[in-house]
Amino acid sequence: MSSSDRISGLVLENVVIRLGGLPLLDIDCRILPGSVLTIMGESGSGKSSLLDFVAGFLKPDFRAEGRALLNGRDLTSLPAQDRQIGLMFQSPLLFPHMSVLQNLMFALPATCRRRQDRQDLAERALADVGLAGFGKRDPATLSGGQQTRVALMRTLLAEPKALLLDEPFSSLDRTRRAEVRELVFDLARKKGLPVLLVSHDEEDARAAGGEVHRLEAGKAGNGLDC
Ligand SMILES: Nc1ncnc2c1ncn2[C@@H]1O[C@H](COP(=O)(O)OP(=O)(O)OP(=O)(O)O)[C@@H](O)[C@H]1O
Repeated sequence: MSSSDRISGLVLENVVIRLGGLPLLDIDCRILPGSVLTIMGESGSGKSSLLDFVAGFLKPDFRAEGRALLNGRDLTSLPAQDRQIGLMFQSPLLFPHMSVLQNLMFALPATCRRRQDRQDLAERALADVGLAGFGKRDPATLSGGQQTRVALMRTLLAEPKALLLDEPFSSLDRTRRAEVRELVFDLARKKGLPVLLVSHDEEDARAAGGEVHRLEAGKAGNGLDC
């Protein structure tokens, strides 16, 4: 057992990702519960690949060494569905054939069985992000910011132990972006979730308040150490 096996939060331990045999990036860092590490870098520098590695989706052309540990648990040997990671992407990706409420109820753990309990939890989640009464709506009738808030609550209702965010605010205008961003970081802090954020936006990084690391496109061994 190494010291990483006893650490709370998300630890990336001596992670090296290679593409076609060449090093794409390396990183060694710890994200404390409730704090954010922002990954920035040019297009193609490997930001999404790093999230894929942590989430368990790394594509076959890539090879990775090192470990990702979440609250001391080695994720690297676990299938994606057992990693307890919450993901948010550039697009909210709500199911278009379900109502807003059904989208939220779908995310709840199977251990929450009673329909009324599921509905209550989903309605409370909507109210928490200022969308009480929106449950019956079709997701397509919501604004971009409203959809992103629903996507956030859908992610959180699944009770993840860490959040991976890949440009989740980039479809929003400046004002909405600031509002939704504050909401995401605030809830992550309250729930004590470590957050790995990929962004091109310096204001996102400032608002996140944590460390920032920059990857360079096409550079072997980016040498991040945080
Ligand atoms: N399925 C794949 N097979 C082979 N190479 C890939 C694959 N997906 C991505 N790549 C390459 O891997 C490198 C890293 O891609 P990645 O998507 O991680 O970069 P990124 O920093 O997230 O880029 P962007 O900011 O444009 O989203 C790029 O050179 C890309 O062309």
